[in-house]
Amino acid sequence: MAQYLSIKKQQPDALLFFRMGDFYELFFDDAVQAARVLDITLTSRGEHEGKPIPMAGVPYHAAEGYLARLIKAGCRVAVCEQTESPAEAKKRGSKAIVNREIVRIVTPGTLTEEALLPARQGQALAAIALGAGGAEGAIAVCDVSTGTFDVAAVDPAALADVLMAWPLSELLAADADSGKPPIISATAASAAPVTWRPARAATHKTGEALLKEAFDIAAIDALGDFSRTELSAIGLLLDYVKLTQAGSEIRLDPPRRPDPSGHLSIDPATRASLEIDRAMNGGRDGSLLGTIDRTVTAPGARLLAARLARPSLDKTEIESRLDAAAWFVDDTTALEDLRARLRQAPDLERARTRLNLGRGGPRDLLAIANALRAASEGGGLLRQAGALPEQIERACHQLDLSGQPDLAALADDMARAITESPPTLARDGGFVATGWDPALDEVRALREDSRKIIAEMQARYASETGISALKVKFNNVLGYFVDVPARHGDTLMAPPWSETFIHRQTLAGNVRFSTSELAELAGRISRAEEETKARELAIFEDLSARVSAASRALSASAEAIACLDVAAATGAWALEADAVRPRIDVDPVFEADALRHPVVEAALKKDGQGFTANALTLDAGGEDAPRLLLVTGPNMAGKSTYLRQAALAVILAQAGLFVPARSIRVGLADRVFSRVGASDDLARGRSTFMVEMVETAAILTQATGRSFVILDEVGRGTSTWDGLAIAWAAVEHLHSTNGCRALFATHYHELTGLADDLSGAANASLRAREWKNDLVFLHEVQPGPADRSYGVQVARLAGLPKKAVSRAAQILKRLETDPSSAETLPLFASAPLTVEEDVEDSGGHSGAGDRVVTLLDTVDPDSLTPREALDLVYRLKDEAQRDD
Ligand SMILES: Nc1ncnc2c1ncn2[C@@H]1O[C@H](COP(=O)(O)OP(=O)(O)OP(=O)(O)O)[C@@H](O)[C@H]1O
Repeated sequence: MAQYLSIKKQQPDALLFFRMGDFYELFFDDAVQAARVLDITLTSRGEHEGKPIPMAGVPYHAAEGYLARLIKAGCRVAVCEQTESPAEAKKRGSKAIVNREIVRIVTPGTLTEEALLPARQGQALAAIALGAGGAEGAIAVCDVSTGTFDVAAVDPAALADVLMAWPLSELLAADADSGKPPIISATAASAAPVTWRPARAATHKTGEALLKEAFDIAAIDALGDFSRTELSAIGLLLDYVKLTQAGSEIRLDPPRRPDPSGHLSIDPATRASLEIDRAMNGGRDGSLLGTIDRTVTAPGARLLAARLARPSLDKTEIESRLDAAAWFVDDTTALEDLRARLRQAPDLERARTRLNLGRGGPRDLLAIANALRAASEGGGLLRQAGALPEQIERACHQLDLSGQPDLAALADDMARAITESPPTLARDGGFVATGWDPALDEVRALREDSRKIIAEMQARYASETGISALKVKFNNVLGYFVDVPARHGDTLMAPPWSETFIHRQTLAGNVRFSTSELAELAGRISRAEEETKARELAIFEDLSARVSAASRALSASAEAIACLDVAAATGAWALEADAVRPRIDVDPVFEADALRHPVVEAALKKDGQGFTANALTLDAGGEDAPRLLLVTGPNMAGKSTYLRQAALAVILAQAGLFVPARSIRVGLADRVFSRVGASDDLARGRSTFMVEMVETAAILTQATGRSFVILDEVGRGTSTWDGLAIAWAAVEHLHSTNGCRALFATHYHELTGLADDLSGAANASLRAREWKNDLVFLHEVQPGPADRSYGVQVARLAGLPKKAVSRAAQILKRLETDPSSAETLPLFASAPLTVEEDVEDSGGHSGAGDRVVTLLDTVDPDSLTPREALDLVYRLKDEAQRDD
C-alpha cells in the first residue's frame, strides 16, 4: 500500500492501473469509478486507516479494450508496470516487493495503440498559447501516432478557426490563460476535451529546452525561427507529451510551419453547417468526407480528411493535385491496378511510430514490410504506364525500393524474419520465422527435442511401473510432474518406486510426483525457452532499431502512399459520381453548369431518386454576372441545398478534388462562410437568435472581396419587421461593403426588390408547382423572384392536423387581402373561428350537401373522442336536414 500510495501521489488526476501479476488493479476511488464505467465487480482487499480498501481489476492481456472505454468516458489512465521480476526483487531481500513505475499516461490525445485509434482519422493533440500582451497567439499541434508536428503563429481572434482544421482529440491550454477571451472561445469551440496545464510549462524557455532535448540539438535555429509565443505553445505541448510518455524520449518529426494564410479558412460554425467531415448527428456518414472518401489505406484516408479540412489557396499546388487525379480518371486500368496493390498496404505510418516509441510489436514490423512491398509494386506498375504527372512521379520515385538499397534490405529482412501472422507483443514470442537465425533454430530444436524426450520418458515410466494411465504433465505451480490416478498412488509411494518418484501432491482423483530426471529435463527446457525468447527479442530489437534509423525515409514512403491513394481515390469517386475537374481561376468568379450536391445526391440515389442539377454564375467584380444572388422559393424547394452545393464546390475545388457538375470554374476564395439553419447553443447561454446574429456579425466583419458567403434565412429568429430589417441591411452590407460572392436565401419576399436597387444583385428562385391540390417541387432554379411561398401546403405535407392547416389558410387569406390585419392578429387569434363560422366563411358552398362536405373537411377523425364522433353524426344529420 505504501508503494501504491506513493505512486498514486505522482498522478492524482489519473486512474492508476497498478500492475499486480496478470492484472491491473485499481484501488480506492479509482476502483469505484472504474467499476462504474467498465461495469466490473468492485471488491475490497485489506484495510487502510481502519476501513476496507475498494478494489477492482482488469486482466492485463485484455487491458486495451478497458482502456478504450475509459478514455471514451473522458478518463485519463496512468499505467504502472512491474519493472523487475519477482526473482530480481528477491535478490534484493526476501521481503522486497517488486519495483513498479508509471510507464505512461493514456489520454485521448496521446494514443498509439492500433486498437484504440480510429484508423482512418488523425489524432491531433494541440496546445494554444497567447503572447504577453495578448496580441499574438500560437498553436503547436502533433499527432503522436504518426509523429507529425506543426507550429504556427495565429491571430488570437482566429485561434478557434485555425484549430478546427485539425482532427482534434485533446486540447491543451495554460490554466493561467483560462479567463482570456481568445482562449475561452477556442476551448469552447473544441469538441475535444480540454486539459488545463500549469502555466510554468507554457513559457518560451520550456519550449526551447524541450525542443533541444527532443531533437538532440544545441541550438533551436536548426529547426526554424520561432517567436516567443510559438515557443510557449511548443513548451505546453512537448511538456505534456513527455509527461504522458512518463519520461521516455519525445519522438516526433521536426516541426513543420504551415502558413495559415496559405489555406482556405473555414470557421467552426461554417465547418459544422456544411457538414464537411461530420454530419449534424456527429457521425461521418452523411458528411462530405464520408460521401466522397474512396481511399483504401489508412494514411490516405487521413490525408484526404486533412485536405478537406484545410483546402489550399495555392493554385500551383491545387493544379498539381488535380493533374494527379485527372491522370487516374483517364487511365482506369492503372487506377484499379494501383488500388489493388494499396489495399494490401497496412498503416506504415502508425506502425513506424509505435516502433519508434518502443510500443511496437512484431506485427508492426511485418506491416511496414508489407506496405513497402505493396506500394513499390503499385508504383512500378504506374511507371510502366508512361509519363506521369509530377505528384505521381514523385511518389513513385519515393516508393521505388531499387533506388534505396538500405530500405529495400530492411523490408526484405523484415518480410523474411517475421512469420505470417505474428502476435501483437514481442514478449509473446514465436514470431521469428524458421531459417532466419540458425542459433534460434538450434535452441528451438533443443526445445522440440525435450518435448520428444518427455514423451519417451512418459512411455518408459508407464511401461516400467505398469501404470498405463501414467502421464507427464505441466502446470505453473509444480512445473513438470508425473500424474497417476489416485488408485495407483500407493504403488509409486512404496519401494522400490518411492526412490524414483518423489511425492508432491495428492488430489481427489490424482496423485502427483516429481523425479530428478524430470527436474533436470525441465531445467533444460526452461533454459531453452528462455534462450529462445531472448533471441527472438534480440532479433526484434535489432529490426526495430533499423526501422528507427530509417524513420525519415519510412515517413516519406507513408506520405507517398497517402498521396497516391488520395489521387486514385479522387479519380475513383469522380468516375463513380460523374464529377469533373474544376478550372481554377485567380479572379473571384464562380461559374458552374449543372452543379450538384454530392451528399444530397448520394442520399437520394439510395432511395432511387434523381437529383436536379442547377447552374450558378457569380462574379464579385460584378462584370458579367451578379455578385450576390437572392434566392427565394417555397419551403422545401431546395434553397439550402442550392446554397450549400456552391460552398461545397469551392471547398472541393480548392482541396484539389473533383466537383459534381457538368463543368465548373472556381475563383480561389480566401474564406468560405456559411450560415445555414438556426441552432441553439444553450450550453453557451445563447438563444437561436443570438447565435444567428453572432455568426452573421462574424461574416459581415470578416468577409473580403475574395470570400464566398452563403446565408440562409437571416433574421428568422426574431419578429417579422426586425428580421426583415436585419436581413435587408445584411444584404446591402454584403453587396456594397464586403463585395464578395454571396448567395442569400430568404423567405422575405420584400427583399427581392433589392435586386432593382443594387447593381450587383439579382434574384433567382426555385420552382414548385401545384398539381391536383398537391405541391410538386421541381428543384429547378430560374431567374427572378418566387411568386409565393406555399408554406401552408408544406405544413400540410408535413402532417400538421387538418384543423390547423385550414385555420392557417384562412388567416393567410385575410393577411393577403388586408395586410393591416396583421396588427389585429392577436385579437382575432384569441377568438378562434368556430366550425360554424368556418362553414359560413367558406362562402363557396351552398346547399345541405356542401355544408356537410365543408363540415367534414374540418374534421380530423383521429383526434375525435367517441363522444365527439357521435355529436358529429348528429350535427351532420342536422345540417343535412336543415332547410337552405
Ligand atoms: N436539386 C435537387 N434535386 C432533388 N432534390 C432536391 C434538390 N434540392 C433539394 N432537394 C430535396 O429537397 C429537400 C429540401 O431541400 P432544402 O432543405 O434545400 O429546401 P429549402 O428550400 O432550403 O427548405 P426550407 O426553406 O424549408 O429550409 C432536400 O432534403 C432534398 O431531399
